[in-house]
Amino acid sequence: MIERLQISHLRNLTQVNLPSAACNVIIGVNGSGKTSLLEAIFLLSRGKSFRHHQPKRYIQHHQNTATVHAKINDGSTLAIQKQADATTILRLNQTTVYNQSILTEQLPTLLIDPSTMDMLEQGSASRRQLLDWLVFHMKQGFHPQWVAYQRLLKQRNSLLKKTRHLTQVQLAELRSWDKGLSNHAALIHHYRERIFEEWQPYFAKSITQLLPSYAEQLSLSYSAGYDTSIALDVQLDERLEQDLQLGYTRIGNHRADIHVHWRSHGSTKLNDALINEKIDTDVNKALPVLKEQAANVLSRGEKKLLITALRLSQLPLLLNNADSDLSTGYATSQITPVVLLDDITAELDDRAIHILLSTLSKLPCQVFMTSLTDDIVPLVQSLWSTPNVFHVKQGQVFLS
Ligand SMILES: Nc1ncnc2c1ncn2[C@@H]1O[C@H](COP(=O)(O)OP(=O)(O)OP(=O)(O)O)[C@@H](O)[C@H]1O
Repeated sequence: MIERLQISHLRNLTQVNLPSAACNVIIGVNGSGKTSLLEAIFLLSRGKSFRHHQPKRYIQHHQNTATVHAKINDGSTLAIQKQADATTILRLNQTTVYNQSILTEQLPTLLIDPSTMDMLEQGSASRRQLLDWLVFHMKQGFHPQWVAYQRLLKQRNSLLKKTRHLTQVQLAELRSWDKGLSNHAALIHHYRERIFEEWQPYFAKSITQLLPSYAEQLSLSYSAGYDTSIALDVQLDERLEQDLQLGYTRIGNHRADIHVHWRSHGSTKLNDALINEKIDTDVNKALPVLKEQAANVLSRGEKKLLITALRLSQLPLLLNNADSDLSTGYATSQITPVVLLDDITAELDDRAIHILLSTLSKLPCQVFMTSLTDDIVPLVQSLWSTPNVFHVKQGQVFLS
């Protein structure tokens, strides 16, 4: 758990130095710097911002670097410094480290913010990252495989981009990369598939809490990004001509996705056109079975609840993964996940906020949440014993 957080020159946060509790509420008007505070924690954990890829966007104007430093309750310290040219300096316990994943392991962060709320409609990347977040934190072997796969994929794509006709030498090189890709791909898929299986009952439970009327209707599926019954290099070889025309690699783990399906027996929720198109027959019940992507059925508000359920369901799974403490049932690991909730009062209704926060208050995680007003404070105070309430004014943070 973060005990103290120091931020320098990140957007309008010039110098911030604050103590943090299990739950931290950050209140301020538009543009005061609330999201920047969450952005700082995310940056420390992931090495990148969730708002802009280029450091010069979040480094304070007229400054060369932005720095975030956290003291953790086990006595360790984590720090990141970003320079405008994207150079990154990372430190764990005052010692320079060269791999962001070292800090990510120490400080898992889970973000629920307005941009997450479009996850179902966006490309596959954000949904894939959702699964990979879990796999990264639960399977140590995953990250090295993923890094090696990405490196080979980058080489392959830059060759495909460069030419449409390979020389014999280039072809031999490409085939050796494909062999490597294929080996990494099989392991990456194996890790993802296993974690995906473990995740499903947690997702179902979260849906029961947040979207009870859909409890029996929503399910997840995972697609690997390629046909896993055939080695990836064989498939890459078969479709080399197409990849050369496209200039990039069309299949592989980098195309994996998570889908949320809606399925109902005799629901009246859909219009006729939809029913005519998607009707199917369930032989057991002899009732028409309707199937759809959940994104096509749920209302905007319901989609937000679904995404919240997707995210929220990951925490108990992660926390259950290690040896558990008999009194709480959760892992005794020193590492406490940090949940970042940006402007949830604008995204979710009161009932959903109550379920979300009461679930979080029972989990051994740390929460930082932003809000425009202090309306949320009584609820927070009823759920956590000693929450910190901060007010942010023009980049200055005050503890109430
Ligand atoms: N690189 C930068 N340097 C200095 N200030 C910046 C930089 N980028 C953005 N800002 C300013 O930082 C302020 C804080 O923005 P932030 O998004 O954190 O506010 P917020 O309190 O979350 O607002 P909202 O409630 O509207 O989301 C904004 O006023 C913005 O103009």
